[in-house]
Amino acid sequence: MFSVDQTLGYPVPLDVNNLTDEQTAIAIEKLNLFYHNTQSLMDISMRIPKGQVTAFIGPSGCGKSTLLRCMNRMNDLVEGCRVEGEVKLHGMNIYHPQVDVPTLRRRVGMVFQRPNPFPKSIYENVVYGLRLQGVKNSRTLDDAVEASLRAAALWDEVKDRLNENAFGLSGGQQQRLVIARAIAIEPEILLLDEPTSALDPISTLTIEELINELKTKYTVVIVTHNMQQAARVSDHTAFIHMGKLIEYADTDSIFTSPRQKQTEDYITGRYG
Ligand SMILES: Nc1ncnc2c1ncn2[C@@H]1O[C@H](COP(=O)(O)OP(=O)(O)OP(=O)(O)O)[C@@H](O)[C@H]1O
Repeated sequence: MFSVDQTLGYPVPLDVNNLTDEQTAIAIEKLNLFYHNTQSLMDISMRIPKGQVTAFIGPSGCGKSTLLRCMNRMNDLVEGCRVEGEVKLHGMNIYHPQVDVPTLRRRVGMVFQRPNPFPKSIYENVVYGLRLQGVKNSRTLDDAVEASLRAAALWDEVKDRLNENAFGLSGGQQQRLVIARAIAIEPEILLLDEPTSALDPISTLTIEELINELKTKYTVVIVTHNMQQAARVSDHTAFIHMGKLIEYADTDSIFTSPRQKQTEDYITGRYG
């Protein structure tokens, strides 16, 4: 959350509106997105800081998920979707025609609202991406399973039942399994699209604690409907309204001293 101010010598929040290239995981430049003739994202420019948690908040239908899905080209799957502008991953425009999309999605993993384990064992869910990459060595796979399940805070609960079907897990466990599956292939960035909206409060808390751990290794971007969740888990928050980025700053500033009236109205519950 903090960088050390060289002159003052104590930590200050990173200024997301003035990130250096070194501090940036993803740079979005003049992004416009259309579903057929309807424009859903308007001239969005922002930088996502490396190794931190960034939350997108805003009223239903404002474009949060659409913006998230631009970061690993998930919108390519939507018929009639057209993107203008650039999304750069470490300087490379991911919308360049020569970009290999499966490779991009290995670098930028995604977890969806509803847990979506495959109808396979817990073990096979975690190693799925590694097997696709051709990894065969059983020791390597075993190690990856343990490391990923530990990182997803699930190992202790499932270590004695790795060969059981993933559908036998609770919803919260399934969501952590899906996170383990995503991190097994060591992405640089994890996109979480309302990862707790289908979960009970205890599972939600577990996932929130997990997000806090994940940022020590990954850049995390999370879409959430829940403002308390954004306040709890994120270092930086972007408020989006009707396809526009209205305000983007460190989370404390957004929630305690928003600069824009629209942000203030939203976080104080006056609309949305
Ligand atoms: N596949 C699609 N085809 C056409 N329009 C779409 C599609 N997906 C989203 N939209 C439109 O784009 C706009 C933004 O939707 P998006 O799902 O990104 O919003 P959101 O802020 O994530 O909403 P919510 O919080 O309700 O999930 C909406 O007007 C929506 O109707």
